[in-house]
Amino acid sequence: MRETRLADISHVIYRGRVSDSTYLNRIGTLIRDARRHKGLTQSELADLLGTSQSAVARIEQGKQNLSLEMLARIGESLDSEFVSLGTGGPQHLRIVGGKQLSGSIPVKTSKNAAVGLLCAALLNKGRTTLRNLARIEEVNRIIEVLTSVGVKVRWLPDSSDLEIIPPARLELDSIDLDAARRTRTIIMFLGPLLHDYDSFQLPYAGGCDLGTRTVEPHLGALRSFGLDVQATHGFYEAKVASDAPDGTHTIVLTERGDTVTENVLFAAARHPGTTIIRNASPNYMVQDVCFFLTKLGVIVEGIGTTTLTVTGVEHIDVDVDYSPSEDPIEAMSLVAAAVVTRSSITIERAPIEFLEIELATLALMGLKYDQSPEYVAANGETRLVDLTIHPGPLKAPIDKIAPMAFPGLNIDNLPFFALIAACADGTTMIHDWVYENRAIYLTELNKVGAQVQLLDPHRVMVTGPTPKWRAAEVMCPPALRPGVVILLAMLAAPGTSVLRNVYVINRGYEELAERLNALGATIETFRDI
Ligand SMILES: CC(=O)N[C@H]1[C@@H](OP(=O)(O)OP(=O)(O)OC[C@H]2O[C@@H](n3ccc(=O)[nH]c3=O)[C@H](O)[C@@H]2O)O[C@H](CO)[C@@H](O)[C@@H]1O
Ligand SMILES: C=C(OP(=O)(O)O)C(=O)O
Repeated sequence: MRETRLADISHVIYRGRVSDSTYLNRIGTLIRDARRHKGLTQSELADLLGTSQSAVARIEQGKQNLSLEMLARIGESLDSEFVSLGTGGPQHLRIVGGKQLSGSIPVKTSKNAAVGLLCAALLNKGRTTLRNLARIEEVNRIIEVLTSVGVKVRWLPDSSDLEIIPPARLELDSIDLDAARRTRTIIMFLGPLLHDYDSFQLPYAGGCDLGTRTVEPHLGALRSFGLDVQATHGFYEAKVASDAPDGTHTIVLTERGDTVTENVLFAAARHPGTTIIRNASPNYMVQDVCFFLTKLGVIVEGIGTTTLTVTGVEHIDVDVDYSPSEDPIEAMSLVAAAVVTRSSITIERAPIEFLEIELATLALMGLKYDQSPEYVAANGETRLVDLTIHPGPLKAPIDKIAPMAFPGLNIDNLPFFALIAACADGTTMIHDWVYENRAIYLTELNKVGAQVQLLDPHRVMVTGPTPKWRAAEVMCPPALRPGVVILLAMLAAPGTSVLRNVYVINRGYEELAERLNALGATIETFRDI
């Protein structure tokens, strides 16, 4: 396998798209980094290769022509995949850590609202414009899916505003299966589609590898709108009978899930009569979806509570603009960035109502921060503040850190608490009762010097403060938040770290490396040559 990849490189080199010296420099830098991560001196590598230290030095400086055979031997000696594939391959980050950050950074709008709103736009036959949408891979995948079924989607010039115009009928047979399978969002097509199609097929939901994530609450709740779904051979086969009662009917959700609440909202939005949703999630993305539905003319009462009363509109055909609110999880990520790098930074546009419990918990741990007066997000509803984080000693919390449905500590923020716990004096138990896998990935922090002990698949014990963050080369865990946590720890580790295959981070964060660099970090993006 490695030899094939090496052959690919030489092919690229001799095609001459980039000068030979540029490639030699880039290969040299990769070899140098891989050697250092393996803890070898130039002389030690030279011994393994049967060459001289000065030859290794020339290779690393890009001054030595390399035969394929030599490249293969270097790859084997360093046990590294550093030379592989072409420019379309996975993206990696090289981080020169150990630097303090400073300055201000505005929080972007949320991934989770974006995906809900993209699905909600399917309810509207008119033009939906989503303002200032997060330009992230998750959004790109949904755009690919929407485009493949005939929806006109375009970014308005020089903006992050997305225009969406559905066709009279979706071409569901042409759906981009690859894009659809890379997200879980596809499950939220069920609610909008059941209004216009008697039967349809959607591929199974994918997304981050967090262990089994049930779709049963979605299927159970949508059954009362006449939707019957059989899961066969990688597809949900949906059939819609018009046996949902008109007038007022009540749906009790078995789980207070975010996307299940949105799916039921989509089903209720065009259902004649009134639907009462009990045990609804009042979380941030659900609120954004509710505000948007209101703009479509749907009446939604109880926004921000666990009982939503929805009066549907059978045909929706309006031109509508909506601006989703800022991402509380990104705000929390930036708090963790400040803590781990012992920096003072200002996080602008933090949606405070979705961070209050996190901040109260951090205050108990000794975190010092200032908060500006509140102001209102572009959606006209969500309360924002600017938060300035101050460096200082932290102590482990007395009680374990565990998530709850909103208004509890957000489950997606749990990994950031693990990182912060690694900076605090004492031991902290982090209990992720929700996901089967995510806590396990937190043990990857040990590769950069943390002391994280896995007690069982749901619980880790973190002992801090971490004596010394260490630079390392790490494969990004296949889950968004644990991936970001490793990146942030690498910012604290003096020396050069490499985080490989960061698609999952790009799934949820827009230009994170560039934006951290604007605060003084040194993160370089690269792909395999
Ligand atoms: C696009 C989007 O909005 N994604 C969010 C949404 O995903 P989403 O709504 O898809 O979350 P899931 O339905 O996968 O729920 C997460 C897990 O929590 C369990 N569960 C959930 C609610 C509950 O009351 N009891 C319970 O046990 C589920 O069985 C599942 O194992 O919510 C998750 C949990 O907040 C977040 O991590 C995701 O970022
Ligand atoms: C788990 C997450 O999201 P998703 O539902 O998109 O997988 C997350 O945002 O951390």
